[in-house]
Order: sequence, then structure tokens, then C-alpha cells
Amino acid sequence: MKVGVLALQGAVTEHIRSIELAGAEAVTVKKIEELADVQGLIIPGGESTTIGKLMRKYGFIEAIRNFSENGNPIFGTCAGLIVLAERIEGQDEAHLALMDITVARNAFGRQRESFETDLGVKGIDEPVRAVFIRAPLITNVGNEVEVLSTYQDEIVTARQGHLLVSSYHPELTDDYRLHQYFVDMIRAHNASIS
Ligand SMILES: NC(=O)CC[C@H](N)C(=O)O
Repeated sequence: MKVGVLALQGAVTEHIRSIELAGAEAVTVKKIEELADVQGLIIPGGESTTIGKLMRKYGFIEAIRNFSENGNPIFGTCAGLIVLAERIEGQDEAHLALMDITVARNAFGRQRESFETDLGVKGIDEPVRAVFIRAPLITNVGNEVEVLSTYQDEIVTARQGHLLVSSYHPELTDDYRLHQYFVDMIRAHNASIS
């Protein structure tokens, strides 16, 4: 099993390391053809406008939508969450528009640029170490979306079937359990199709 990390912009190498700590192989994905070699995809944090532009330029919007339609798990962190959302507050256009959520960009930033905290996440036994950097938050979720954690009553981790998102950067700590959770989603999907 191989996990791809979309490598157009943002925190790529850190995700590769976390996936390896979780016991799976990880590779960068820079061209749409490379999606054929991976069974799950991470869209990293960075700058969502830049990632969205590069995705359009290199054909990733359609390619990732197809990848998702086949049920392949996708994990979006921070800017990656924004890129997956169907609705972005204050913006007319979404990017991939795959997940039934509304996001507000830089929502914590108005109070605090960045901070770290321990976060209880449904499905993971002990709290997860989370780093928030100009983080978005989820302001609305559709019926199919399961909220996995909140921070000060705001939704910061959520799942919709094969789609997983976090407002924060789980890859910037040694705590790889959210990556482990994602690897387990990919294993379950692979088992269901083999
Ligand atoms: N750390 C991040 O990924 C920040 C996201 C960034 N604020 C955006 O809106 O794209």
C-alpha cells in the first residue's frame, strides 16, 4: 500500500515522515499520472489559493475528483481542508468541492496566529497533539459528515466516508496517530475492493 502526498506547495516532507512512522510507504505526487500508483492521498497545509491554482493548472481538479469517486481515501490538513470543502466563506468559488462542509479561512488567526494543543479525537484513545497555524475552521457540516473533534466549540476534525480533514497540522509533531487513523481507512478500503 502506498500513500501519496500532493506536492504542489506546502508541508510535504513532514507528511511523508508521519505516514512512514505509521508503518506505510509514502510518495510525493507531482503529476496526475502518479495518482494511479497510490491508494490514498494527503493534501497538505500551505496556502489554499496557491494550491488551488496549481491544481487547476496541472489537471488535478478532475484527477482528484475521479480518484475520490473510486472511494480512495483523501486526507486534507489545514489548507488541504479548505481545498476539499464545498463552501468557503467569503469566496464564490470552491476548489475540489468534494466534502459537504463550509469553512472559514484564518478563523483562529484573528485571535491567535498559531498555537498548539491536545485534542480529543473520536476513534483515537488518547488526545492528539495538534498545531494550528492560521487555521481554518468548519462552520457548517452536511448530514453525511461526522464531527471527530472540536476545539472551543468549533469543529476542527471531521470525516465524510473516505474523506478526512483537520484544521490543524498533525504532521508537525511526533504524534502520528491521525496518520495511523488515515492509513487504517486506506487498508479498510483496499480490503473492501480486493
Ligand atoms: N497552515 C495552513 O495551511 C494555513 C491555511 C491558509 N491560512 C489558507 O487559507 O490557505
